Amino acid sequence: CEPNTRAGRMMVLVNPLSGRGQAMSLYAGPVQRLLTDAAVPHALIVTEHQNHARELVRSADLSECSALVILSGDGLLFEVINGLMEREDWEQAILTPLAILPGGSGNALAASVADPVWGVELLLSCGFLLCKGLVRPLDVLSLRLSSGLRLFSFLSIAWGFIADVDIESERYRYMGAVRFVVGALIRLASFRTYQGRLAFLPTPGDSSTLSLPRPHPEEHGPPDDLLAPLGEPVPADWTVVEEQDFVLVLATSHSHLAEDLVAAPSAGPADGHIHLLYVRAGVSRVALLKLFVAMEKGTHLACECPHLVYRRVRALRLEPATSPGVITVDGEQAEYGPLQAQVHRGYARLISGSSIRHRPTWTAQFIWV
Ligand SMILES: Nc1ncnc2c1ncn2[C@@H]1O[C@H](COP(=O)(O)OP(=O)(O)OP(=O)(O)O)[C@@H](O)[C@H]1O
Repeated sequence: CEPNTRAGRMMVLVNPLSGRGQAMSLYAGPVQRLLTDAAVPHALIVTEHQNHARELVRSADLSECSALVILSGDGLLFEVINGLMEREDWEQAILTPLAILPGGSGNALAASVADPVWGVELLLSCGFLLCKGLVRPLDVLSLRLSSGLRLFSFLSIAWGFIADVDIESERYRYMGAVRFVVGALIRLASFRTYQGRLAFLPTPGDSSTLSLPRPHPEEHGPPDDLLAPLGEPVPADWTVVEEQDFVLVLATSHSHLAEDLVAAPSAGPADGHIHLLYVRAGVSRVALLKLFVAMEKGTHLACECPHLVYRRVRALRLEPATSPGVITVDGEQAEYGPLQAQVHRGYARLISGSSIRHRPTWTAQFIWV
């Protein structure tokens, strides 16, 4: 961790519709008080529509911006990162310190950064970390879709059960975080499997770096040197998963999937791993339910469920055969079809504490600050 030495004001982006629609009151209450008390200069921007933040960040003057702060769910940060990568000066822009203040219903990154607190304490904890201003690297995944589109993700790729629950539970948004529980129970009632192919490059897998042609000079972002083009076979040292029937596939860069769901307990923000979990077809409803209950404490990997597989990987390819279907990237619905991804270690910057895991509660941090 290093102190944030960038001059200027923070740009605080608030999605007024995130979560249960309470983000503006969170800003006007605890967030503004905290930033004022800590004498942190900032400018407030309220997003007006989808992709507003992305467009704004794409063209903003970042020379006077000390950090981009997202008061929303994870989806707005996904937009901001992609907006930064769309700029002509993307190599510099992606180094702008980013920060999250939880305002959504899932808040995966905030919970990963400030675990083990939740709710208002999570917001305050993230607020204190923001005021303290220590910057650390953040892994970014580069994603290639079959349409040729390239995306950047900081959080997760999901297909199957988890992606369906995430999107189907949108209609219960007024319930807050409970929407995921309701969505999961409804999806369990109409339990199904998903066909497709999955392959990955296990960690460590340095030997597989390909000598691919350099990316097109106009393409933004680091070269994906671990990925063969979609449509060609994966490199020889990749693992091709034998099964082609799944209940879920989840690739995550962080420990938490939501405030109370710890999918990859050992994950760190710049550990250079994609934490890949998949559940093979054949798992019973009860066993799946038990896994999710265990995930509340992050103990699901110790359940010895024979259908659950966990691997640390550096790259993966997913080719869904079941159609139609849902794939989410950072909790947002993405184009459905084959995709592949590789991790770029520490490619972005995140304002967070010095020790990500087992942080003291915000009151203890207050004394510490
Ligand atoms: N004013 C707005 N009106 C409509 N959509 C918006 C607005 N501002 C942002 N968005 C879009 O809302 C989407 C969801 O944002 P985000 O994930 O940050 O919140 P959330 O969905 O409430 O969080 P969670 O997934 O945790 O519930 C993003 O795609 C973003 O582009």
